[in-house]
Amino acid sequence: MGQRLNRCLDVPVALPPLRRRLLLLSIMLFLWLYMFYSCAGSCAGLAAAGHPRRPRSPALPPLLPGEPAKRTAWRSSGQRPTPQPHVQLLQRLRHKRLPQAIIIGVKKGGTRALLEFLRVHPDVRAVGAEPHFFDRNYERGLAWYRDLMPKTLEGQITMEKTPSYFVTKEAPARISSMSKGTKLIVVVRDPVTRAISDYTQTLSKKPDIPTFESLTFKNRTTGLIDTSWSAIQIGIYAKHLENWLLYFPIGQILFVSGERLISDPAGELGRVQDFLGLKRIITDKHFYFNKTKGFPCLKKAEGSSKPHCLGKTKGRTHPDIDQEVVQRLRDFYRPFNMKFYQMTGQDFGWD
Ligand SMILES: Nc1ncnc2c1ncn2[C@@H]1O[C@H](COP(=O)(O)OS(=O)(=O)O)[C@@H](OP(=O)(O)O)[C@H]1O
Repeated sequence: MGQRLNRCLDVPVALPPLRRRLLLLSIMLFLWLYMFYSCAGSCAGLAAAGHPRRPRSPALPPLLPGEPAKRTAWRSSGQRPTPQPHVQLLQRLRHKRLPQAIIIGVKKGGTRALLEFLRVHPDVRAVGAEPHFFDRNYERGLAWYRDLMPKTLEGQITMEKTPSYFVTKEAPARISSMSKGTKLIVVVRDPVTRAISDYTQTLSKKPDIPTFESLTFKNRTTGLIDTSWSAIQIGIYAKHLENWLLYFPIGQILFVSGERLISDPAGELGRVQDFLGLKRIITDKHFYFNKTKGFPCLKKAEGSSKPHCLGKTKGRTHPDIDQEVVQRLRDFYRPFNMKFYQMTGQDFGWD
């Protein structure tokens, strides 16, 4: 081979053997590098087709359909451009899938914040609106539900959030029958503050409703609390959890502290990423505290380079509630909270 190369390349045979070998080695190295670089593009394509690695969305080229600049370009020319082969391959690999993880509650716990923060992760794709499939729309069937989901690549997690699932009697059995392996996340918050937050939301829609204090009691003189009022009912977490534990092991449910989601969003997001088996990509670098909003916000929202805080309906000012009523509610919830701490193995510090 060396002699053939000698002849072919006309290497002066008069050179001393060591220098001749060095010269030959350099030529071979040059040829090898040349071949490597020439085939790099096509070899990469072959590798992707033959040994698909888990594709990450940040690596998705900005040529994907839906990318604004491209859309404008083909609209003005009137012809949709044929996507490049690697884009076509990615399109074929993207499918609508049923969610593997669901934020099931609780209403006013901080569920929107959690979902918005999680969506920053390249391996999480989530439907924005609440599908209410397992409570209000179950008759529409799984195909309807799946169709609401965003397209994902193999390895990406599809998620949704509907906080009312946590208090829906049928939801655990229904989710379990979709998939026993569904991961469940519950964002919990001090039930007293949660009740006031719930009331504040209703008040913003119906300003004529009775006061929080009068709705709290069945009988104010005896101090009997009206547990049939949904604002109170939802906060009896231990009772609702019992229903879920009939269908899911406790290890398949993650309890996120709504309070820590505000005081240390990165810390809570770390736990959630671990639970979902995701690489810890969302860290404290993703958040800043917005003084005007009074809450942590994202430095960059998903698919944008701009800072992003949640909307006006999140982080509302609560009305002042009679402190005696607040105390009475604290006393009411205490035993249920203790039971909940026991069941989850976590002390949320509400007492
Ligand atoms: N980062 C950030 N920004 C704004 N708001 C935040 C944030 N983190 C948690 N929260 C708290 O989320 C509460 C609303 O909870 P949910 O999103 O679960 O509400 S809902 O059930 O979907 O209506 C909302 O309740 P209110 O303060 O009563 O409005 C907030 O306290």
